[in-house]
Amino acid sequence: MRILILVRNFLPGYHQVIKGDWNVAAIAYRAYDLEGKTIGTVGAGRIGKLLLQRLKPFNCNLLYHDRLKMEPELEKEIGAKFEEDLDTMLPKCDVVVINTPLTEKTKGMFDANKIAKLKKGVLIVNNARGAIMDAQAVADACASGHIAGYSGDVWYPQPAPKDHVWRSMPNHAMTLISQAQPLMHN
Ligand SMILES: NC(=O)c1ccc[n+]([C@@H]2O[C@H](COP(=O)([O-])OP(=O)(O)OC[C@H]3O[C@@H](n4cnc5c(N)ncnc54)[C@H](O)[C@@H]3O)[C@@H](O)[C@H]2O)c1
Repeated sequence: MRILILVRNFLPGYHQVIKGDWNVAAIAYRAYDLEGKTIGTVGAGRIGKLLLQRLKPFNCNLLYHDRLKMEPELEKEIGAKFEEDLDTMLPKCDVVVINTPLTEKTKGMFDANKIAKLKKGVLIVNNARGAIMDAQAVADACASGHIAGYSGDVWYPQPAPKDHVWRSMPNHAMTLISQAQPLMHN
């Protein structure tokens, strides 16, 4: 959902509707198809694997970086390519999804140096933990356009203070933590 919201430039279109505007060109120049895009997950455990499985019908190039390579049979079924070196995977990705736990190694992992390795115009989705990112470096990269969109439901700290830099950075689609109920009520 978060990848599609960013890729299709959904929120600016929604905000135009609320404001009574109608400027299709202002939305369309940043709206793309997911098909053919390269999507890399950093971490391919339970959630990373489910993500890759759900992305398969979109005909994307799927990459994953993890400490562990999947069994060849599962890798083939999912249709994702293993990238042993994170810094080699990052410049290839149009979309990067963070699916690692917060550890001493991943805390602040996406700092200005790591972000500089990303493709210009990359979209980032992080539903793992806010502290994996250097919050100011993400905001700076959104402001410069290096990151074209950032979405997630995890912040550091939580609850996010009113002046958290992610609240006001351009091209974000952040929400509060989203907890879904198992079934819809009738
Ligand atoms: N936003 C939410 O409400 C929410 C809900 C569930 C989970 N999460 C977060 O998502 C994370 C992932 O969840 P999961 O169920 O897939 O966990 P998981 O343990 O099944 O998978 C984590 C994967 O990350 C890999 N990994 C760990 N450290 C790494 C590193 N330094 N570099 C590369 N790969 C590394 C592991 O090998 C593993 O495959 C959780 O740790 C949690 O923080 C958030």
